[in-house]
Amino acid sequence: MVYVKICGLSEPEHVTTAVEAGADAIGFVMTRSPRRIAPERAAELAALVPDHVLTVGVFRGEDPDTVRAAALASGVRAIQLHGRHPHGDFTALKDLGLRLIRAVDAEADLRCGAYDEDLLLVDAPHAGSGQAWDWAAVRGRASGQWLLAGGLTPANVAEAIAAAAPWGVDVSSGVETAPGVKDPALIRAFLETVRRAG
Ligand SMILES: O=C(O)c1ccccc1N[C@@H]1O[C@H](COP(=O)(O)O)[C@@H](O)[C@H]1O
Repeated sequence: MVYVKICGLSEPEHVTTAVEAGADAIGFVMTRSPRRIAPERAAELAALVPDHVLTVGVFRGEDPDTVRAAALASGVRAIQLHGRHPHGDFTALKDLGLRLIRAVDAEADLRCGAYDEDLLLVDAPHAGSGQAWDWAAVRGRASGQWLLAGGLTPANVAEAIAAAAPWGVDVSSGVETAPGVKDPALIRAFLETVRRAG
């Protein structure tokens, strides 16, 4: 079954919708973005999430100490690092015992685990922009437990899965009506489509 992460949640209703619709992971953006929430807000939302669903803190370009402080304050169980972080940044966060997600574009090293991460996320060049890209270009190049992201929607996610054959998928803009405004119907539609496709 294709693993599904729903990202950029900021309202309890949307967290509950994603959990009830069968999401495997839920992301809270704690970096510059229209979806940014404070670690304290992420902690309130994470408390609504059952143990079988992974809570993920999303960061871009912050140094490991800043990421560490926000991750600990929010209580998330995984850290997603965007930007060209050196291997040492992942090593520096290992002792937290949280799952590490390396988020890259298609030009990076696409072997999951190459930087000691637990999951690899292959995204568009501008993460969180909602822009689709040539998903088929990474078919067979990305390896291990890797998520496809970038411009996915309920309408195109089946095509994207067929094109790239990912281990999982990740969506933010595609389940929104405006940047940062999630739509419960779109969250449900995305999950139903992935479950049918995979
Ligand atoms: O969602 C954001 O605003 C964001 C900001 C900074 C880094 C990552 C961000 N989101 C990640 O982008 C992809 C989904 O993008 P899309 O909107 O569905 O095209 C996903 O990995 C989010 O975690």
